[in-house]
Amino acid sequence: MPAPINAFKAALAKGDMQYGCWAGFADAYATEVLASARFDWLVIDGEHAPNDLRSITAQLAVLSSKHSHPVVRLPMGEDWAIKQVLDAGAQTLLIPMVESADQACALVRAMRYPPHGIRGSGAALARASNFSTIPDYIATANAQMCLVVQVETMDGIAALDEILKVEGVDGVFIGPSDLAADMGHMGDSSAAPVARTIKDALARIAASDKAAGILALDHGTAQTYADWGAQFLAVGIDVVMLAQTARATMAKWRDEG
Ligand SMILES: O=C(O)C(=O)C[C@H](O)[C@@H](O)CO
Repeated sequence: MPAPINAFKAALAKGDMQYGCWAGFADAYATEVLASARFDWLVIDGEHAPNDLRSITAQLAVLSSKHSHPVVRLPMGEDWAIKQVLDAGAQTLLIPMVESADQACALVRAMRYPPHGIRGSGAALARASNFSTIPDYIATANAQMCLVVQVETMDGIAALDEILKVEGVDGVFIGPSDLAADMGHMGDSSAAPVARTIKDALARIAASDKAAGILALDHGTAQTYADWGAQFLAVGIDVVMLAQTARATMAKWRDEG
């Protein structure tokens, strides 16, 4: 029996549109609720949400029977952290702040067993192999790994064409907030120079053999990004959704009774 098929990787390769959402509560119960909306992918965010290996593992477990594919975002692309979340069962990683082809190549290798990479061999006790009940896991795991690199600085934009040549990178996600900040427009990813840079980057990614991804919290911006070439589109953040709905509900009762 081989490693589970990575449906998100297959959809990106086919060119299918994939709608996603950020899962930022660091809690399996909340992520299970989010999955009931049938987003195609959910980001289990270890960069800006209080996730640790156990909370990530618990969320991977609840998503294993759901339509929503888990995309684990690590705080940075450390080999040891990659090894841990892959052993926990993640097959798709989103790695922030990638700024060179060399960095992207190192991430590809960190996600693969030798001879194609440096992933340590510990699947015997790992959730990834369903605790050794997937006999062909080690032989087949490499083929199901999906790497999405996040380009979100001007250095990353300058290296984009080289990053797009790296075999084993499946997608490039433009981080609009960090890119805006790096360009001197903190908090305003709609500023004209930032928008121009995003448009150009999405077009270049879409013209390559990689998939283009991005996040937008309002419908108009999300549609614009899709028109510019985004194929995997995060259209919400669960924490923001709860906060907005709660505040609007309270405001309505306070102001209108
Ligand atoms: O730069 C960005 O935009 C991102 O990296 C996505 C954010 O981290 C997202 O979580 C919300 O701000």
